[in-house]
Amino acid sequence: MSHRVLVEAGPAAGVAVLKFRNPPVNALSLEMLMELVISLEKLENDKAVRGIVITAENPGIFLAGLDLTEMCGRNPAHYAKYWEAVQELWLRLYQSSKVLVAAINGACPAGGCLASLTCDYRVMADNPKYTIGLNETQLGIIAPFWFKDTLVNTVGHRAAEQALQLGTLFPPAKALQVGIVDQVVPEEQLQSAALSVMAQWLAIPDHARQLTKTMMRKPTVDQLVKQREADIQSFVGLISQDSIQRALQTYLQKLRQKKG
Ligand SMILES: CCCCCCCCCCCC/C=C/CC(=O)SCCNC(=O)CCNC(=O)[C@H](O)C(C)(C)COP(=O)(O)OP(=O)(O)OC[C@H]1O[C@@H](n2cnc3c(N)ncnc32)[C@H](O)[C@@H]1OP(=O)(O)O
Repeated sequence: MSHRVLVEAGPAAGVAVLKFRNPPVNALSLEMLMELVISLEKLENDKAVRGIVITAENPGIFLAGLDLTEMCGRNPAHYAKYWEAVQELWLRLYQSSKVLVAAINGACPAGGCLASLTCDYRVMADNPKYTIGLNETQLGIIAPFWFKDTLVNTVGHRAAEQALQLGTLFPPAKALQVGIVDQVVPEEQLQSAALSVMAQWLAIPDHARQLTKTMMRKPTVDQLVKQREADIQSFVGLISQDSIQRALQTYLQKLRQKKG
């Protein structure tokens, strides 16, 4: 039984809705990553499900990205286990045979943005408080190559390079302009817009669409698959560095002090 991920039958036949519910900010903790992988595996094996709308249960924060507390003050074995789970979620999402539509109903930084980029289509609520992007450099860390590749595949090399170097978090209109999302709609129309896009995608025969998706994505997937262990070791080495730990601690403190 999953606590942090809710899966519901959608209003349309063949569509499931997967909702993040990991308060306070839907950070991707190790437990949440594992629950997501299990939920996605079940959906992947369910022949009645052809498409999945991915959204947050509570509007405001879609996903706050990776859980910073999993990457601070832990031991190398923990970092390795955590990173393997991050890889596993990306591989499941990016290779899913289902149509994935992200209904972005809140803040969508870093790992949250990455999760939405694995979807086939992104609809974002038109709320100026919501931003999306790979903001890793702002934390003093760098997006791994497969985060970068996922962004490049979506927006092209030049836009990705600029967004990655600056760690830009785009508000909805800018996100649409740069192509990081496909559609921006009034907040109250987000779910219906996501379902309407889903219907268009489901009008295509599954096997033809699935083979095309694999053809487009396999080269990117293969890059990680062939060096998964090396990528884990590289993450563990970098994240364990004192300078990186200090940068992450400072960022976490800034988040905590924001309230005070
Ligand atoms: C020079 C060489 C460098 C080499 C470096 C190599 C490094 C190795 C590679 C590493 C790659 C790692 C990749 C990481 C990708 C990520 O996803 S990192 C996470 C990025 N996420 C963010 O930046 C989001 C941060 N959060 C926010 O901006 C805001 O919290 C919010 C907009 C999501 C929500 O705002 P609000 O509603 O105002 O809530 P807050 O008061 O800010 O937060 C409440 C509570 O939650 C805690 N929190 C927020 N985000 C996270 C998070 N991602 N992880 C863990 N915890 C989080 C926040 O601290 C508050 O906690 P307290 O209640 O104060 O305890």
